[in-house]
Amino acid sequence: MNDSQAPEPGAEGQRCGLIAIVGKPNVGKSTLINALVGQKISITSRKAQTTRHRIMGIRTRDRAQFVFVDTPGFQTRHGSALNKSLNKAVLGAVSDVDLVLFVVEAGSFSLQDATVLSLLKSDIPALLVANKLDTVHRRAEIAPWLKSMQERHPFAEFVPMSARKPADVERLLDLIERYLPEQPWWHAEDELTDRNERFLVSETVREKLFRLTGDELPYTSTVVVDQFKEEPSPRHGRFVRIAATIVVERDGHKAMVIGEKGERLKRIGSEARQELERLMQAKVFLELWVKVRSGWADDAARVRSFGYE
Ligand SMILES: Nc1nc2c(ncn2[C@@H]2O[C@H](COP(=O)(O)OP(=O)(O)OP(=O)(O)O)[C@@H](O)[C@H]2O)c(=O)[nH]1
Repeated sequence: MNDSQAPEPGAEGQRCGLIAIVGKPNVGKSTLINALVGQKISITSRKAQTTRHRIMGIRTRDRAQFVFVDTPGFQTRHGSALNKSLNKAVLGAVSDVDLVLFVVEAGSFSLQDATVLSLLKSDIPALLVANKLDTVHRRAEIAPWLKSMQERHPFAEFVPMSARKPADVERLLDLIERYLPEQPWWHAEDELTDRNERFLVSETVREKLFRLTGDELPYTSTVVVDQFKEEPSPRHGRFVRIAATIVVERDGHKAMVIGEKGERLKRIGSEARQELERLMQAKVFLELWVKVRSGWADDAARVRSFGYE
């Protein structure tokens, strides 16, 4: 797909390609990409619209290297600057890839699914991933539903599955592999993501933030990493000093994040620190701040400055 990365000779039989994962919010895209890549890199939550970045996850298995793009849920309800930027990210994703995984909940197809489906180009092969099959109790209804999906788009394959079942995930990888062009790998075998550790920090804090505040906190809350400094440490090998700010929209949200006597913020910080220490294999010092910045979701310039483009 990318001429500047033209295949080098001598990598016989290697396959490598870009795969976009698209679908409306909450169909299980993050869960799927985590399972496909084999390590947690993208946050999942019961809350819709938690995935705002395009995340690259890389899986190398046997002779194939799968480079995944996790796109945000396609937003049809609101027209704010944030959502426009999300839509752009989705549009970017469906055009420049070797394969698209179009994820829906097995047995269901809504107007929102149709909107995302309408973005797929007919010249890029697409697999229909009918996810959450484990929640479908009347399996007999799946066959006619699959047939109806056949009429909606010329899908290359139909894959009823559950992102939570490892065997299903491996079977999906087998299918995807056939659509990857024969060319040398772009990344080292052990590379998981091309996102840097600063990004890992904001994603990890954001995950804890949403998990520990439940459904009360709007998805527009975000995390900005102000400082990321690696310091020499004879005792710990690696020592990283991090300061990050949780940006919320209202005073009420700030109080919610901080919690009684600062308990909740403390817990967000300590859970994030522990996870980061494990992921980065370093001793981490994490300092968290909470700031109110009202209305940023509607301000195009600010959305850009937070890195959503
Ligand atoms: N039962 C079941 N639940 C699943 C499956 N896959 C994902 N889920 C759940 O569905 C919910 C949404 O999953 P996510 O992976 O966050 O969905 P997403 O499509 O990335 O959502 P956005 O980030 O909002 O776009 C989570 O509670 C998952 O645990 C599955 O195969 N079976």
